Amino acid sequence: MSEAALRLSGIACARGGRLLFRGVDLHLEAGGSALLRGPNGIGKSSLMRICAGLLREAAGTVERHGQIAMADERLALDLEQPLMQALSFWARLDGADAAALDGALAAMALMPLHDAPVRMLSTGQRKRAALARVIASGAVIWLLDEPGNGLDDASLALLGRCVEAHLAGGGIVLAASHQPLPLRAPVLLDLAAYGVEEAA
Ligand SMILES: Nc1ncnc2c1ncn2[C@@H]1O[C@H](COP(=O)(O)OP(=O)(O)OP(=O)(O)O)[C@@H](O)[C@H]1O
Repeated sequence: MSEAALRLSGIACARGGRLLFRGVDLHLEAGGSALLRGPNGIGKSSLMRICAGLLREAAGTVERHGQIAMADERLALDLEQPLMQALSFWARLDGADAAALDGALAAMALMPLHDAPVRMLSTGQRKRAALARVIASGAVIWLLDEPGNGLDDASLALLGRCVEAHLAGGGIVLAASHQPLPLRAPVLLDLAAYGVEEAA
């Protein structure tokens, strides 16, 4: 994990033919975290997708060293499957073993729900499941888009512990959030400072 890095240089982003922001630089090395802020529509999720390689930057360069896992508003779990089975699908793709999956479920306090069909999970339980998927992946770079949405205080504290352990192990975390997150001394990146047009 020690060589993990995520480096953005001069990133610009366009969506639907409209330039949202430009000139974004962010360098995160092993153990580094950043908190992305800015008003609705400024492009936080879009920047996350650029970091993940799911959206092409309009300008600039993205350097990634290490596997990436992202949790955003898409649950990406089969609603009809029991939670454990749905998460196992991703664990197999990510090359994660059973112990990693068990550890992630325990870390997000999901063990009592491992047989529950995903469609029956509450909003906060679904969010914890999405976070467990990232934790189990073993990826070194975590991209967390609004990870606190729907989480109660206890679950937020669990998230904080997982993030802390990940960073202590040489991981990287980039999070976007409108609410305070339990991140210790993250780099703060306010996209409003890079906006090109007024966000809708
Ligand atoms: N597929 C798309 N095609 C065109 N425009 C899009 C697409 N997806 C998002 N947009 C637009 O890009 C802009 C940025 O969206 P994005 O979701 O990145 O913002 P955000 O900062 O994450 O917002 P929020 O705080 O509401 O989550 C918005 O104006 C949105 O309408």
